Amino acid sequence: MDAFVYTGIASRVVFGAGSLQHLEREIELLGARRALVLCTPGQRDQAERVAAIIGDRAAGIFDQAVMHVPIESAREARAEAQRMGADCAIAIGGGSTTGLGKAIALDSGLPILAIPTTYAGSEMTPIYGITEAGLKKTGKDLRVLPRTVIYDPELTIGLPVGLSITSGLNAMAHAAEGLYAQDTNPIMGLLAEEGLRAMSRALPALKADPADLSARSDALYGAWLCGTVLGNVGMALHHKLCHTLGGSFNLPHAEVHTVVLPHAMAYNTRAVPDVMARIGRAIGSPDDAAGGLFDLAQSQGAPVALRDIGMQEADLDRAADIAVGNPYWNPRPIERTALRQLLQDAWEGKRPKG
Ligand SMILES: NC(=O)c1ccc[n+]([C@@H]2O[C@H](COP(=O)([O-])OP(=O)(O)OC[C@H]3O[C@@H](n4cnc5c(N)ncnc54)[C@H](O)[C@@H]3O)[C@@H](O)[C@H]2O)c1
Ligand SMILES: O=C(O)CCC(=O)CC(=O)O
Repeated sequence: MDAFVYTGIASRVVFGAGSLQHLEREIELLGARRALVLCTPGQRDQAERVAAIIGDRAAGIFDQAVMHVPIESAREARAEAQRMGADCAIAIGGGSTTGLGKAIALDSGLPILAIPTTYAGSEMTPIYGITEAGLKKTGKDLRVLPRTVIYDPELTIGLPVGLSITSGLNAMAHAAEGLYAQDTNPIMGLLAEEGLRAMSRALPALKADPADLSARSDALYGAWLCGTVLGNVGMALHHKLCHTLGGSFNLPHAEVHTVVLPHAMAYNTRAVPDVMARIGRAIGSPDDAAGGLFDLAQSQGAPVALRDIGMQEADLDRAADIAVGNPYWNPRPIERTALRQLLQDAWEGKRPKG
């Protein structure tokens, strides 16, 4: 075994169907007296349920979380937290709502309790992202890592099937890239493989029956493991491409991960064949991880072409230029011509071969 460094990042996880019932206990354990509840406008009903559970400890609800955390909404939420005398924030929702909580914590140090309702994995990372003047800046700071995470699969039953599948593939991307990260380690390798296994088992099951609690539990468990990998080791070409396409061309986050992932894996296959074999085995496609991920997405009705999620072919050159500028470390060197071809293939929705 190669030498490695492992730093444990601590957060408390309460997992299981119905675990929202433990919310009051968890708030108490945080030592908090007044919690501001965060959500998107569409999840206001879930936020109201949270507020009802904690009763007097609810300082109020801020329901203006939006994707990529515009600085204006972060400022508004911070002011609201201060005005209400909140000493804790509860983020119920997907990565956008958790991201808003992180923006508050970054500024104020307020502890965050996250209740994830998608599979994006943000709740397990010290990574934050804030968008100002059209530019998304990301950074790492342990202050933004949620102190407590409640994973209750019952809260994900209403997540639309399409978003469930793409969000699950967003999670799988964290695990896949974590397996070949420059700073990977055997512990994250175990979590990544198990996360991939759980998610690839869950997605067809929840597509067949979105109310299948066992499938929803598997998916949330997979999301936890994959998110932990994202929070612990560095990401590479795939995440760089997704940030470029999402940030500069405004493509939807989970969908862009879904389309790009098989192509990024194919790009890296020859550089890390053993890792691809591990990914392939975990998803039940032992000889072709890239093709297996493409088939998983396509067979569950997820988009597989950038042209189907809003990308213009005329923008592919600019996307390639942005992605080669200031690249993340990647197991295979980033070559402009090969990357441009990857983007073309992803735009057309070609099935890659690893
Ligand atoms: N910092 C990190 O570590 C990290 C990791 C992953 C993603 N992210 C960020 O998170 C954002 C994307 O998050 P996302 O993909 O979870 O999407 P999201 O949080 O924007 O949610 C998408 C939509 O689904 C709705 N929704 C969520 N859960 C639902 C449920 N159970 N039932 C019904 N509707 C529900 C939301 O209200 C929202 O309208 C991006 O900005 C991305 O950059 C950050
Ligand atoms: O918080 C962010 O916006 C950056 C991390 C992120 O989005 C991870 C991902 O690409 O899924």
